[in-house]
Amino acid sequence: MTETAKLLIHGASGRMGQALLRLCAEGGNCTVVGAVSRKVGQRVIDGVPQFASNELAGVPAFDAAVDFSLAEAFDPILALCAERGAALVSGTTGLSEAQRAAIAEASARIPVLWAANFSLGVAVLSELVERAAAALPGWDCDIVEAHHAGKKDAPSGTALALGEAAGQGGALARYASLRAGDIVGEHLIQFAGIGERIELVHRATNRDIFARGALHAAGRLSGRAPGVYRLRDLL
Ligand SMILES: NC(=O)C1=CN([C@@H]2O[C@H](COP(=O)(O)OP(=O)(O)OC[C@H]3O[C@@H](n4cnc5c(N)ncnc54)[C@H](OP(=O)(O)O)[C@@H]3O)[C@@H](O)[C@H]2O)C=CC1
Ligand SMILES: O=C(O)C1=N[C@H](C(=O)O)C[C@H](O)C1
Repeated sequence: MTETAKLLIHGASGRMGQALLRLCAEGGNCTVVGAVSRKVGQRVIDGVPQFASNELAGVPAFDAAVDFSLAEAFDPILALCAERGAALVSGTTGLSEAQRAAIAEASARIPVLWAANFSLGVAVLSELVERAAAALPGWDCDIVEAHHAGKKDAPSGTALALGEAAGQGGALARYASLRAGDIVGEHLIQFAGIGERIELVHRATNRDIFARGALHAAGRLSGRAPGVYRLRDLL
């Protein structure tokens, strides 16, 4: 039997945390040794030891933390991973410049992967956006994203990453955000010229696509040399 990575789920009571815990419980290639959320409550899956975010010092040994929380919760989990020599896979969006710099600093000691979006579809979309931008100089580039009403940051991390991809192709993207109902996550990139336009769209209908990508990455990142990794390095 192959040994699976020991994971710490950070942001466990949230929408993504619950998807991660359920997929592991359903037989994913992972062992969850702890679930952290701000308050220890009812929503974490049975059988997984729970920890409040002010009890991080007490969590058991782990190979990788999988973090889907909020920007204000990010610094302690990065510090814990650096202290324990564990890998960090994070999908938390809305991080500040200082937090991005802290990731780079920690990567001298631990392997770190941060990605705005863990779905395969968005990875492909990003390449299409860069190619379209390069092929359509002078066209307007607009990114419209829609998410559930509970999402705090705007524009979404994915929209900003797609904007960077457009920038690599020479376009300067503009952004618009919608927050409504229970939309999982939609991104439309429009390139508009004179008399014609192109629209590229990704619609996520289930959070499991992000959770599966993050769990796969955590398994592949555990035990690697320190450094900053990209999703494509681990596919
Ligand atoms: N990269 C990707 O592919 C994806 C990224 N995301 C990102 O993941 C993050 C989480 O999304 P989602 O699950 O919907 O969010 P939720 O609001 O549903 O969950 C947030 C989690 O973080 C915890 N938390 C909040 N504040 C703190 C704090 N100050 N200290 C410690 N823990 C805290 C919450 O605990 P409590 O319940 O106790 O408050 C909860 O467990 C967001 O940044 C989102 O943009 C989401 C989907 C995909
Ligand atoms: O908060 C969400 O839900 C999501 N956040 C990520 C983002 O900000 O891009 C990824 C996905 O769109 C869902």
